[in-house]
Amino acid sequence: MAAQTAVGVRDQEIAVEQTHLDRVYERLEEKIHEAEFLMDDAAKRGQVGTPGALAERDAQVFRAGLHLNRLNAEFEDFLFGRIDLLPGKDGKRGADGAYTSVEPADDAVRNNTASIAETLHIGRLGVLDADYAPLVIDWRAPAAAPFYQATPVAPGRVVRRRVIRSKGRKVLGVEDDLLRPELSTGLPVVGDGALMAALGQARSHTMRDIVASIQAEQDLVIRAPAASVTEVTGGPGTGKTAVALHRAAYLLYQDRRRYAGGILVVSPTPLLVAYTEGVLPSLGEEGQVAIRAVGSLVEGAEADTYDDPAVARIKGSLRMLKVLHKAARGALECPPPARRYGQAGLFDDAGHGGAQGPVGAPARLRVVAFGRRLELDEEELSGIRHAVLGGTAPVNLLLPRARRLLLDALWRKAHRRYDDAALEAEAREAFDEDVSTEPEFTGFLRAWWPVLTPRGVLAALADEKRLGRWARRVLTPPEVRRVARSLRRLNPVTGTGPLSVHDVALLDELEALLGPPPRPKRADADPLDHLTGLDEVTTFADRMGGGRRSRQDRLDQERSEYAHVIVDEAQDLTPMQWRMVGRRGRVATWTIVGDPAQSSWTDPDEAAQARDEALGTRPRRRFTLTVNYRNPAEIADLAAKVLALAMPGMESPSAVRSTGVVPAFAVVADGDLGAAVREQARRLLDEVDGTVGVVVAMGRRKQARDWLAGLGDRVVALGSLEAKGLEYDATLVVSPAEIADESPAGLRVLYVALTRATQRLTVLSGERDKPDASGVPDLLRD
Ligand SMILES: Nc1ncnc2c1ncn2[C@@H]1O[C@H](COP(=O)(O)OP(=O)(O)OP(=O)(O)O)[C@@H](O)[C@H]1O
Repeated sequence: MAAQTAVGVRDQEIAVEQTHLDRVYERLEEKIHEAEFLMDDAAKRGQVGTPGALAERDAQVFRAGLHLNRLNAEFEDFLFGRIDLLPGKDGKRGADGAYTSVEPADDAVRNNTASIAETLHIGRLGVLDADYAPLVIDWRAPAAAPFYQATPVAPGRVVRRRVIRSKGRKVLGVEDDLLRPELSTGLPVVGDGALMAALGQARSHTMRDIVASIQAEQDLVIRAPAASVTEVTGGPGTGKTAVALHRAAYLLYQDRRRYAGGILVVSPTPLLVAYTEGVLPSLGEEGQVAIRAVGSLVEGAEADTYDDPAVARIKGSLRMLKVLHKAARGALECPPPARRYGQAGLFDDAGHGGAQGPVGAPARLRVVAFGRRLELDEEELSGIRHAVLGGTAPVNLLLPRARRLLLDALWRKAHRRYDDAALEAEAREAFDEDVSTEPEFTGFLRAWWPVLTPRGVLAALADEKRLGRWARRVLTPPEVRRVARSLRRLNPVTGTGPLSVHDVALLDELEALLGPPPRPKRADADPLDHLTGLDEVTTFADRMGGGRRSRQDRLDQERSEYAHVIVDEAQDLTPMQWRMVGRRGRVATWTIVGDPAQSSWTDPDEAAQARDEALGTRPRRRFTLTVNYRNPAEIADLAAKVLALAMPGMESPSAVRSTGVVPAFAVVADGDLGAAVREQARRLLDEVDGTVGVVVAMGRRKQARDWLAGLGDRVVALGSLEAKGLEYDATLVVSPAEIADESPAGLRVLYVALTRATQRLTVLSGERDKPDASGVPDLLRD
């Protein structure tokens, strides 16, 4: 009987919300028609072909199109929340008609009885009815804040918080939290709360937004003022990534003009980029936000290979700064074959014309001027090179200085004496003009001071002897050997080839040390750009023509600096990577989220120093997230054992739920690891509806993919470093000992692996794990 009543109430409440959603859709349709009309009208005006009319048309199309685009994009799951509120303390209402006070009026509650003064619906975008009354409030608006911030301990004006689930135009369900259960208000309450409902859902290969169930401590971070640096720490599963992405959407809502400068989200891996990429579009934001893997921050570089930990450690360290500084200068003197001028690679002749130049570093310069042969020998040239390279200016930008000092030296050799200064100046001018246009001189200069490219110089480090010279007293000989070997993947002449994630920060540093190559003249510029001066409008036209991607591509290409930089998994950035990211946010505000306990970097002090340099003296606000929303308590407890070994004394976040299912342990029978992995993965696939992640040591990635072949796309194989930030319904962790032994930070990497599952975890031990009779490996025993 009671159950029937509950179902009856649920249906009735669903019907109430359906009525509201129907009104919202009617209004949305009106708005879409309005936007379409505007687009149509603007297109007609465009038939008048003057530049002024074009600019006017584009501006209109832009505004209407933006509107239409967003409305269409937001049509799914548009409305998701509702709060029922007591009247506000001072009775004041804001522009949207909602009470502004967080606190209830003094007389709102009498004898534990209160009446609801206001009901607000919350959605992905704000919608006003024809009388400008809010039908839906944008989740980022101040009036929506109580939806997220109210808790049973501090409910403010909120009596009931409701999360509405809908598909298309149909309301499917509601979940309520009663925040003032002591009050009798007559409000019906349905379900066990939205958070638990959301956490129990099966996971797919893409992250969902959490807009309907953001928790109070998370909301504080999302809405924190953007001034300076916001630092967020929290253990696995506390919502750091989710919060960072919602914060990007919030900042854009708060100050769109300011963040038109772009928001950069730096993510540790391409896998995490792919996993999180859908969240911002689902929140109605995408154009201004670029999510990039740390190995793809440099244009043209798409690194997803990893150096072995010993090499990564060297390449990530600030010691590389000195080495690269020397390399950027020393590369000018590289012997053949690398120095074949005129080929892309170490040298680039962009902007200089002439496909073929001399081969090798010319040892002398000979020119004829004023009827005399003038010559500079190797020693003189070396002195000049030294003088040019004296400061810290980028090498490619020193070319004019090199030209000038060469001419000075030749002029001195010409031994012309003039009593009259004006005459001398005139003669010198004629001399410079003569010499610097002589083919011998221009050809020499191209070969002697070629334009260097970052890739070319990086490839030059693959020569062990040369690197040894550039790294003298900075790297040990074994370190030199390791780094040189790791770079043999690159073509020694062109520098092309696969880059490791850590190579990319070196490339970026080299780009700064070398400076930009001279720009080729733009032949393809659209003259209309200059006529209208409306960059954003043209961009919109591009997007309409080329689909969504082209807007994003342009944004990526053009931006090397951003208005806000968000760093996810910040604990993993190496010092060299901090420098690279820092260059992209020199005038930015920052949000940095991370967890030291999950760091795979071995020298946190050096990384902290580089991070402080990137952030400068900007003031910082710190937040800590304390609740683990991903792992059930049973899994979190097991992971805590590894945390105690990896970082004694560090606290784990408390798990918000428990499933009663303890982690399973298995051992490899008959020494056939592949068969065991396959069997355990299959078992997990039967046990959960969603995804299964199989985490292996980095060295076993390829093998693991082969073992899992044919099991379908719900299961994926991951190297331990690739598991960062991701989550699965079930996880199989293969040989904890192997993962832990792979690098000096291996225990923390294992901690990451053990905290990926939302429902089930199986640990498979090999011999090296020394499992006990129940299969529990050495590392995970009490
Ligand atoms: N308020 C919330 N409502 C619903 N789900 C939430 C909430 N907060 C976090 N989650 C979910 O918890 C999981 C973990 O979130 P997220 O990946 O952002 O955590 P994290 O702190 O970045 O974890 P890690 O450090 O392990 O990478 C995700 O599935 C996320 O959707």
